[in-house]
Amino acid sequence: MAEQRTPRYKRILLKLSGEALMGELGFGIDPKVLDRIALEIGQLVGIGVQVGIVIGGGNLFRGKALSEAGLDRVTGDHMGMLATVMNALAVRDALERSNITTRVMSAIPMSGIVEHYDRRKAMRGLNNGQVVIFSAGTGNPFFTTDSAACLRGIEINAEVVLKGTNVDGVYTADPKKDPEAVKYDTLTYTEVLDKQLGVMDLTAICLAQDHNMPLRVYDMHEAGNLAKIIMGSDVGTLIVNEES
Ligand SMILES: Nc1ncnc2c1ncn2[C@@H]1O[C@H](COP(=O)(O)OP(=O)(O)O)[C@@H](O)[C@H]1O
Ligand SMILES: O=c1ccn([C@@H]2O[C@H](COP(=O)(O)OP(=O)(O)O)[C@@H](O)[C@H]2O)c(=O)[nH]1
Repeated sequence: MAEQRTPRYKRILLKLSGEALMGELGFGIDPKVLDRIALEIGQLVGIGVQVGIVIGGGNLFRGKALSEAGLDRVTGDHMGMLATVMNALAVRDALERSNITTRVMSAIPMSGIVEHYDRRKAMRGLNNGQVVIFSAGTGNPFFTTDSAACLRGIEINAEVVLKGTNVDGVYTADPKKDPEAVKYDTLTYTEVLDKQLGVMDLTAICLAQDHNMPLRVYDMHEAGNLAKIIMGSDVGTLIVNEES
């Protein structure tokens, strides 16, 4: 089949896991990863795709891990959300160095550092070709940035939520623990929920299912994957409703 020349999507919500930002490092942010992300996002912006981004914080802090280490869970989740703001600033910096106009919004007011989340301003920014980074997750403890990605994706009328992570799709079991695990090309939300497939938290899957938001899980470490998806390749695993 001839390769598609126009982008498959006009507006996407890209979820980047915090862990993926640390690249080869054990903690923090790898500038080489930031530069590659900027390059890949620049390609999308260049062909007219509107890009919203939600960034995780797992390379810095996770509320659950902090609470297991003895901290109060809500305090830990606040630290996790602040971590996503730091990641957002780093990604904005990399995008702006590549001359991509970018704005960062935070679900938690943080005057003087980033602007407060405002859907209408976000929509205007996207329509004007700005990359909009949504930080601080949903602004509430006990949620994850996967849920924030689905929430913001639905709010901005994105056509798909692309989850860039450190595995190349959804498997029958966690591929890092089970070498026999087999990758799915497509799945329904119901299958993910029934089989409790752990690649995305179940709250996020339920939200996407309720609003019929397609999800695609792909390996963000493989250069060019994002552009391939946008141009029509079925990279990773697609999660949709039965009827879709
Ligand atoms: N069924 C599954 N298919 C694919 N990955 C899975 C599955 N169950 C658990 N995982 C794990 O989910 C992780 C990706 O999710 P992500 O949210 O990006 O990271 P984390 O869970 O560390 O925040 C992978 O590292 C993978 O080991
Ligand atoms: O709406 C949200 C989103 C995130 N978090 C906190 O921020 C941390 C980092 O986000 P996440 O674990 O989703 O990052 P990722 O796994 O994508 O790197 C989480 O562990 C939570 O502690 C939260 O409390 N509410």
